Amino acid sequence: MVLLPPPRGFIFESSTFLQPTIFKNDQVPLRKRLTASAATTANALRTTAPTSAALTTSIAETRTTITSTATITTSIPEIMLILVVTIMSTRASITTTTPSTKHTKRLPNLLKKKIGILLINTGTPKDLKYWTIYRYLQEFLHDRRVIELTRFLWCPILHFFILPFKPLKKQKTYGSIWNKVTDESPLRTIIKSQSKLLRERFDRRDDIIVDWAFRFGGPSIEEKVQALREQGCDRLISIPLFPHYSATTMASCQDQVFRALMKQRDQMSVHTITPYYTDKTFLSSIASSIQKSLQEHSSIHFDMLLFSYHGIPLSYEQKGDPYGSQCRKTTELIKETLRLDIPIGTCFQSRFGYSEWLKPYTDDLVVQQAKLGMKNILIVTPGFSTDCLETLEEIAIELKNDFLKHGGENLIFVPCLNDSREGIDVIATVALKALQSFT
Ligand SMILES: C=CC1=C(C)c2cc3[nH]c(cc4nc(cc5[nH]c(cc1n2)c(C)c5CCC(=O)O)C(CCC(=O)O)=C4C)c(C)c3C=C
Ligand SMILES: [Fe+2]
Repeated sequence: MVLLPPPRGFIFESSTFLQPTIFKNDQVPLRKRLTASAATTANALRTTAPTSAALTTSIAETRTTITSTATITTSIPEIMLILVVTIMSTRASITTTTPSTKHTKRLPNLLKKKIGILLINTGTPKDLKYWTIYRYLQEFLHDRRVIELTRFLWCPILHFFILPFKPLKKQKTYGSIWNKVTDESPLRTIIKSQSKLLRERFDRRDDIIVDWAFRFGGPSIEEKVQALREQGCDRLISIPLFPHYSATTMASCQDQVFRALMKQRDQMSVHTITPYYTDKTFLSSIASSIQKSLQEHSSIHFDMLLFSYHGIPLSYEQKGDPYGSQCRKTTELIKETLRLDIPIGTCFQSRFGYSEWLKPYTDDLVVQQAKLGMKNILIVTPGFSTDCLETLEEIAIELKNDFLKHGGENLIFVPCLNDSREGIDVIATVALKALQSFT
């Protein structure tokens, strides 16, 4: 037995609207007969799985009632109007019944009421083919959160001057860090492991499902949100794996989560995280990763500890993106925890294009220090939860080569927290905080 709400067909409301014309001669029987046949239609809709045939018969009855009575009292255009309204209400009723009937199939799952935790990162190409990298970059660089330039200017630049050439360069750089065992980019290998290990932290909670998605390049946020829904999750915790807020990262991921929710009739409740750069677990985990590297390279006397964060265009900060300030604050907080007696600096890497980005630029600063005679630098990237092209290639390979070329001796890179115990501690802390909002 399918219980449907009484149909709110336009015909019933419109009879009031048309009343002054239709009942101008006090034609009460018409109102009565209309109400009676409307009730028949409503009945047909309320009973089990109303068929189109049942509906058509009852609607036809309503229509006949209207026409036969209305011809006496109303003009031809009015009759036409009533007919159109009746047909529209019939269609509306039929279309609304179809998804409801389908929906009942999913009800048993929904009743389990699970919580989905979705780990999200920016994304990475699936393989090293030219067109795969092309499409990945195309999707990335079409996001208005990432590139704010007017489309009129940006699209020709992107399609004529960037996309044809960039994939060739990226084939080489991704190739140099590619995980040959699993044949994938490190970002993909690590997020899979982060997701698995986080699930293990919740091994006593069979109401929690952990999964992961990429903003660009797939698996998409939309498919993963939908999959969680179909597994019975009525609540969603979205965790973009960035300690700091930037519209270019956090908001871009959350936008995509909300786009997925826009397609749900029975929408999941969603918790979106707050930036966790001031969280104690995060700060102490980064601090201990630095201490660990210092111990591993105890034979080196480091002249400087550099905190390098992914950059954003300066204009984004000027328009209100808090990312730069949050990064500078992170350095201060970790500095307080570490209490080292070597100079500590903040800089920004991975700039793209010719506009001004947050300064100082990591590559300029490191080369400048090498030229000034600095020999040993320890470099950490706390804005990245996971090692990727930007850390493994840009810092640990390219920047190191530049430093050595200009007279430096050791540029030691502190790995990201990744799927280490401390890394999962951080993600689990963020997830637990979010879980509290659902209890
Ligand atoms: C062009 C503008 C970009 C802004 C602004 C930006 C901000 C930003 N990005 C990350 C983290 C990552 N970025 C990654 C790749 C990547 N980023 C951009 C561009 C911008 N990012 C591009 C074009 C790419 C593609 C690859 C490349 O050209 O380098 C990645 C994934 C790297 C991988 O291994 O695949 C991450 C992670 C942050 C934190 C950030 C600002 C807060
Ligand atoms: Fe980026």
